[in-house]
Amino acid sequence: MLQNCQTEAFLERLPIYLNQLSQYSSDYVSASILAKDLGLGEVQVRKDLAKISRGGKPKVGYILNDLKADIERYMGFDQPTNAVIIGMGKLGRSLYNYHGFQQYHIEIIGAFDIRESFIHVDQLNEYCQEHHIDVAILTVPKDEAQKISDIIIKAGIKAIWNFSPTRLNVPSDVVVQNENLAVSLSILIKHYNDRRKNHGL
Ligand SMILES: NC(=O)c1ccc[n+]([C@@H]2O[C@H](COP(=O)([O-])OP(=O)(O)OC[C@H]3O[C@@H](n4cnc5c(N)ncnc54)[C@H](O)[C@@H]3O)[C@@H](O)[C@H]2O)c1
Repeated sequence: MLQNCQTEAFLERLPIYLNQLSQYSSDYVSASILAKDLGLGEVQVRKDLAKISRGGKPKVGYILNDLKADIERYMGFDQPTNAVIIGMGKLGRSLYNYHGFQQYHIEIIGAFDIRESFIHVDQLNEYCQEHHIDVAILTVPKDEAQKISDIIIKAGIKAIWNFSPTRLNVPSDVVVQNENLAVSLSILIKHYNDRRKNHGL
């Protein structure tokens, strides 16, 4: 039943709600406050929260900590997620040094590369046997991506956050999220151009 509402847009809003909720110090929060503070439609926020929490009460809203726990449970943030990065170049290092993932209980615990200062990719299998690794973040050059993806899968990892500009060929039990900052920027430009046209600029 909840699977029906798992649209990407809905899933993308939940961490945003969580982030906003963590800024409040009150005991209760209403959907209308959350919507106003995030600049989102109240109906949308109300619908989203009703899908993941039964705690909303007329007039008072949600108990803040319960709502946060409901979102965390729904997204799986109540369990720690261990990740490794493979490809510690410019992008890999930036992600490794970014602490924002911890908010969602995601910890990047291993840094792999072919260069000496990092753990060598040949040791990934052994590393995964010693540590429970859920996710691999792939930031190697395009030509290396499929080969490294095969190594990741052989090591037993079933989720890949792929930044390399290539579609990975993976078995059906492996989930891949392709990330492309240029796509986000191009969407911004589309909105910007639409707004300019609407204002006759
Ligand atoms: N999706 C995005 O928005 C986005 C943004 C920037 C970069 N990228 C992509 O991310 C990747 C990395 O970009 P970058 O700028 O950090 O490049 P980079 O050259 O700085 O880093 C690549 C790293 O991968 C390592 N590497 C190469 N072959 C490897 C292998 N077989 N095993 C392990 N490590 C290996 C290199 O030693 C290097 O440290 C590229 O594919 C790039 O196109 C994507």
